[in-house]
Amino acid sequence: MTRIALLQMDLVFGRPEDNKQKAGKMIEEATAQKAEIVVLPELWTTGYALTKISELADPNGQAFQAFFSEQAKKYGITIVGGSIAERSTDDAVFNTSYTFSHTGERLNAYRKIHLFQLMDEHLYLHAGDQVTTYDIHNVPASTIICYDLRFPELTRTLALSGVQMIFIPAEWPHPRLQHWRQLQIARAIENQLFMISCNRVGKAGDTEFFGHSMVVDPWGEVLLECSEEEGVFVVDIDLSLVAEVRKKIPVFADRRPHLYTSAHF
Ligand SMILES: O=C(O)CCC(=O)C(=O)O
Repeated sequence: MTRIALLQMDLVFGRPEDNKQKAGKMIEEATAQKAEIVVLPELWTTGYALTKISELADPNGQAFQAFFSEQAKKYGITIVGGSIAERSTDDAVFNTSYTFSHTGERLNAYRKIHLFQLMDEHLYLHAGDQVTTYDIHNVPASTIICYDLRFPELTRTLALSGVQMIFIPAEWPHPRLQHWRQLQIARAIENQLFMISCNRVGKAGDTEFFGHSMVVDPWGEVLLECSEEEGVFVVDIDLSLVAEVRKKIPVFADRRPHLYTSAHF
């Protein structure tokens, strides 16, 4: 069994230091509950403070990578660090997710590839152009961010590369709770892997974030669905279920990819 903790935070808008202090306390709480992997929400250091995101963004993600590394090493845990605003050397701002191993080494850096126009991301942020995978204790994993969940091609590509856990930091608001739930369950069933999400709670202006962070297993069972409250939520997952489900219903062996092309119409 692997114990996962979802740090379902409320955020202080545009205040990275305040949010960092809170995240530190929540990581400590997750560790006290013997979590091995902790997951944070999307843009948890700033929230969607897009009009001042350039000045708030972390230059090369350095300060927050140092924080993740130090916390991961201190507690001997893997940190899927949600995402932060990262300012690159040529002043482009990306929505970037870092993962650090229990020894404090960086395992992954992923820049959100699909920008969400409904929340003006495309006006302030740059899209990443690389899909990434990494191993957590020899288990292949990947991270996608929020709106990326709406693109089944992406999760399928990750599953075909062997990924068994997909982490989804998010700031997914009302009124799209059913989209959030159903998409994760469908992606888990069709790809026969674990979908592990962490959404924020609280309000930013008129936008209300509902939490409901989830862990869905490869059979589509919802192992954990959080409330709409802030908190540290813990669940154990059995990774051997991936092979078990794939043996029972061998969808990957049964695929007919040569037929899945528009050339046939
Ligand atoms: O797709 C959605 O409904 C929400 C996406 C979103 O809020 C985001 O990508 O930040």
